[in-house]
Amino acid sequence: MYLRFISRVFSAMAGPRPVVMSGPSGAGKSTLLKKLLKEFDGVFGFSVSHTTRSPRPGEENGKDYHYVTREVMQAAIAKGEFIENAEFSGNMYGTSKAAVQAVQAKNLICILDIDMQGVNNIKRTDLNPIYVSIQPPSMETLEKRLRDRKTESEESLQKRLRAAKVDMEISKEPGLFDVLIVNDDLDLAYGKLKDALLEEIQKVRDTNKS
Ligand SMILES: Nc1ncnc2c1ncn2[C@@H]1O[C@H](COP(=O)(O)OP(=O)(O)OP(=O)(O)O)[C@@H](O)[C@H]1O
Ligand SMILES: Nc1nc2c(ncn2[C@@H]2O[C@H](COP(=O)(O)O)[C@@H](O)[C@H]2O)c(=O)[nH]1
Repeated sequence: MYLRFISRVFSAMAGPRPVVMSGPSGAGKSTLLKKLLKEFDGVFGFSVSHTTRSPRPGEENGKDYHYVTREVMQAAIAKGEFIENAEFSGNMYGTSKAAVQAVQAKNLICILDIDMQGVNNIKRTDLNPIYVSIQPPSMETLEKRLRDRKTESEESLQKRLRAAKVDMEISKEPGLFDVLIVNDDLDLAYGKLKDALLEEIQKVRDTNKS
C-alpha cells in the first residue's frame, strides 16, 4: 500500500511520458496530432522543432516550427541546445531541450513529430517516450497524399518517397515502436491513437484534478 503510494508520488513528480510520433513524410502524423491537440486541450503540448526549411503557406514561426538558418542551427547544436537533430530531404531538423522543457513545465504530455533518425537518437536519451509509428496503407497512397498536399517540389517529393521506403522497412523491426498504426481511414487511425495513449491521458487528467 505504502509502496504503491510512493510510486504514484514519484510518477506524478516525473510528469507524464512524452509521445514520439514518427513515420514517412505524408503518412498523416501532423493531421493526427492536430486532432489530438484539439480534442485534448490542456493534456498534450507540441514540441516545436527547429528547421532550416522554408515555412509552407499557413505555417507559423514558433507554432509549427522555429524557422532558422543553417548557421544558427549549427551554432545552437554546437552549444548543446538540442536533444536530437537530423538532416532530412535536404534540410536540418531538431528538437531543442527548451522545446521539450516548455511543454513538460506545464505538466502536459509532450508530443514530438520526428523522423527515423530522430527516433534512433531519442532512444539514446533518458526521455522515455511512448514510440508511435504512423504508416501509410501503401506507397501509392503515400505518393498521392504528398502530391495532393502540394507542398513539395518534384525533387523534394522524390527524396521524401525514397526516405519513406526505408522508413517503412525499418519500422517493422520488432520492439522499435510501441504502437504501429496504419493511417488508411482517418477516424479509425485516430481511434487507435487515442486508445494507445488513454492511460497517459488519464494520468494527466487525474493529476490536474488533485
Ligand atoms: N487518413 C487519411 N486519408 C486521406 N488523406 C489523409 C489522411 N491522413 C492525412 N491525409 C492527408 O495527407 C496529407 C499528408 O498528411 P500530413 O501532412 O498530416 O502528413 P505528415 O506525416 O505530417 O507529413 P510530414 O512528415 O511531411 O509533415 C495531408 O494533405 C492530409 O490532409
Ligand atoms: N529528427 C527530427 N525530425 C523532425 C523534426 N521535426 C520534424 N521532423 C521530421 O521531418 C520530416 C519532414 O517534416 P516536414 O514538416 O518538412 O514535412 C518529417 O518526417 C518530420 O517528422 C525534428 O525536430 N527532428
